[in-house]
Amino acid sequence: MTDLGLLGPENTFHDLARKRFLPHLSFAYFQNFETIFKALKDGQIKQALVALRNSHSGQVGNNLETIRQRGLQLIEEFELPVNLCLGSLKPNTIKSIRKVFSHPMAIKETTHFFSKYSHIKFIASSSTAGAIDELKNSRDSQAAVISSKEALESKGLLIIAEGIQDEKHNTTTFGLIRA
Ligand SMILES: O=C(O)C(=O)C[C@]1(C(=O)O)C=C[C@@H](O)C=C1
Repeated sequence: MTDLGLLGPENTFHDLARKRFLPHLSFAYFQNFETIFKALKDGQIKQALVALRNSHSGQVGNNLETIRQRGLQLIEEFELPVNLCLGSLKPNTIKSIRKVFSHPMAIKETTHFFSKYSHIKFIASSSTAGAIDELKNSRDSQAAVISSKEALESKGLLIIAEGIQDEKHNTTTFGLIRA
């Protein structure tokens, strides 16, 4: 049985937390929190790593509530610095960007940064790293993603801006849970 389930693909912030705090565990990526909770219930994974709260934007979805309601055990918590970057496939500046793909929490964590750029439209993605695949599929040269520097670099994107989170010391707390 796989040790750990977490939100993928590679280089989501869940994955960066896994690499930093739980590098010894075997793991499987999932597309959303609901499929992670289901895999835990069905015994496909021994444990799961799920985001609980962000220092700037508060609770992540209903994860804390789901853990409580389903009687899951919260074994340990890990706090990860979340440094958000803006990247695109083609050369762009913040002013030439028309559309931004990212996870809703990352969009929330950069609200103030983008408040000066009211022309930008936001599209919710399954994760910050998954947003890169959505950007590629869109073939939109004036679109960008909010993602980790690791994800942008590994997928060969151009970095437009770094550290765009509203709170300088932005952190997300992840919970290690078990059924
Ligand atoms: O999209 C990701 O990379 C995630 O790991 C998800 C997530 C979240 O669930 O809040 C994790 C940390 C960041 O604060 C933004 C998004």
